[in-house]
Amino acid sequence: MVDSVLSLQSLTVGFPGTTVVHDLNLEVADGAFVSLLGPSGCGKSTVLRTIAGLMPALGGRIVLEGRDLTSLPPERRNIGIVFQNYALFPTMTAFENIAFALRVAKKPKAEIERRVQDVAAMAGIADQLDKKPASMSGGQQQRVAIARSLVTGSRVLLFDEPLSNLDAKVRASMRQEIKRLQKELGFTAIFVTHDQEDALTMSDVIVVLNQGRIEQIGDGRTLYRKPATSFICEFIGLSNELSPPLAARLLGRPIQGRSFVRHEDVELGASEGIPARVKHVEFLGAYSRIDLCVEGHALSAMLIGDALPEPGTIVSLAIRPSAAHVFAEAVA
Ligand SMILES: Nc1ncnc2c1ncn2[C@@H]1O[C@H](COP(=O)(O)OP(=O)(O)OP(=O)(O)O)[C@@H](O)[C@H]1O
Repeated sequence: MVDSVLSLQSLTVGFPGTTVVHDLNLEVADGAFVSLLGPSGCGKSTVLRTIAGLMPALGGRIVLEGRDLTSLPPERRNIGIVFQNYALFPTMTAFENIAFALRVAKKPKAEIERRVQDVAAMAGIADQLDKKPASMSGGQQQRVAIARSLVTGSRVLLFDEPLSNLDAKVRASMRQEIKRLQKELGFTAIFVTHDQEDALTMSDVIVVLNQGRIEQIGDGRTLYRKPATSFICEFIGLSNELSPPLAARLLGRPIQGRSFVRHEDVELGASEGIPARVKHVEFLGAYSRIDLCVEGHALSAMLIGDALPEPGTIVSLAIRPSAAHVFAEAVA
């Protein structure tokens, strides 16, 4: 790929005697927002820490703008990292936090002043530089952390689950903030998360890892609409797995392998459906979840609006054949 800024080539990461992710190949385009998404323990953070040089690669190469970094120490990679909780020095002001790496590198005072002021202005925190982290909002601390990573000239920033301790509302605004800064400042982002909403809302490309290997690489829509494996289908969004006889009945054709249908694709009140008993209705605000029993099988549907069926009643249930995701995998 011509405009690839970062290239992971057969990268194998882990600990002495333990391979965590094997043979990872990824080309990251300049200015892209790439998320590494996967369940806890799948190796996302280990990949990120290896790219940053905080741990050695077990095999393969990490190439940044054509330069092989694999054996370089972190300070010579020119890659920034934003940690969970931002890891700002609490006793230092925002200015001192941002200036830290430049001071360690013994840059002239005037240059440090200029570079910190420039990056702080770009990140919208020029008026916060005298404050210590404890007296800044979470969003301001996040900007300081990003400014601190960019001030050394890094064009690639790694984010290690920076949103994981936030409540849903703050998390949503921080996502927008990171995305806005990334667009405005033009850096390339590699963002580790186990949260599908983080990945779907921010990423140009999502790399889904599972048990040490890549399940699928694609944009959010592709992963959601065209999941390559049953794992992706179950991991992103809410899906029902259909037993083969029920799948055949609902989809009107014999089904080989595992089949899934998303909750929002289960149609209730269809004119030509099959009867389903309503077991439970859960009002969740924007939508409701309806748990049903159809021919002895449990199935859930998602309904928007207030016209909800009563528990115990029978409704007509149908599924558009094209809405089903079928995988040529042995039924579990
Ligand atoms: N020091 C270690 N020695 C051996 N294995 C380790 C060590 N530290 C972590 N692991 C294992 O490496 C695997 C990957 O851990 P990692 O933190 O990269 O996962 P993750 O996907 O980032 O998970 P989480 O979202 O929970 O942080 C896990 O199975 C973990 O048990």
